[in-house]
Amino acid sequence: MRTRSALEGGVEELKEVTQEQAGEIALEVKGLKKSYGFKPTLRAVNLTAYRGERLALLGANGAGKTTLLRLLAGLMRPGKGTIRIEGLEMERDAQRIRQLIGFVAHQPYLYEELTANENLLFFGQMYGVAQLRERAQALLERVGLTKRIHERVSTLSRGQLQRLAWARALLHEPRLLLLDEPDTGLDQEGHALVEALLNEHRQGGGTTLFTSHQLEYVLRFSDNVALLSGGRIVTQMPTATLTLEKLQQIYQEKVR
Ligand SMILES: Nc1ncnc2c1ncn2[C@@H]1O[C@H](COP(=O)(O)OP(=O)(O)OP(=O)(O)O)[C@@H](O)[C@H]1O
Repeated sequence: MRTRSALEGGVEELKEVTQEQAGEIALEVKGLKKSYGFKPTLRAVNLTAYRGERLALLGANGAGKTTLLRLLAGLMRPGKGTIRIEGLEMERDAQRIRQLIGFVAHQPYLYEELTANENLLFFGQMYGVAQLRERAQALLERVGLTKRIHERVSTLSRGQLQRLAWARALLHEPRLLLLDEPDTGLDQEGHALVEALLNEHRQGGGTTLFTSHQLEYVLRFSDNVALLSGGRIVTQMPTATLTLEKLQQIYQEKVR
């Protein structure tokens, strides 16, 4: 797997991308802007992630991390800028891009009145998943919800909802996983499960972009770290070059 740094206004310039390297780009964001009303949240976000990379997105509360993930998931339209995922442009290919993305967000995006299994069958049909019943069953087992298969979503605990949200996000074998604070709300076993699921996704060549406020978690699970502040990615660096103290220091200097 190849990782690289793209420091903006920092230590290293983003290298010119050659034709050959461009094929490895999973995610490319250029000049992305998003405002809510007159309030600009994202001013000019530039971000690149390579296939197989686990990219952590850090930023203070309200910096715009969730907004960025929602734009990448095609759930909102940007004011300006381009998003390319696996070579497809969001503006032209939103439908196909959605097939490539699995999103685990703060909200589980599940139907409360349907059972866990019915939810997976519903979303699986939308994505055209082959051998859907078997796939849904296997995933529910994988996330530890075998005993809850026929229970309504409204009766599930927060952690169980999150496990089901993972199953929904993985159902169509996405190439890019977008995870909004995947380290919250899970018990020890849930954490181990998420770690295993992330490893499987990565071993299959899948890319992951995740947000977190836990710097130790970021150091453990990412290949690159990007800091969002003032509506821009102010730093992007390889995790291998960081210690906890160094990351804390950079965070305090850059994030405000
Ligand atoms: N639907 C919305 N309407 C208006 N303002 C919004 C909306 N969603 C987000 N915002 C504002 O945009 C800014 C960025 O919010 P966002 O949720 O993207 O931040 P975040 O970095 O994910 O924060 P946190 O770390 O607290 O989860 C905040 O000031 C927020 O109030």
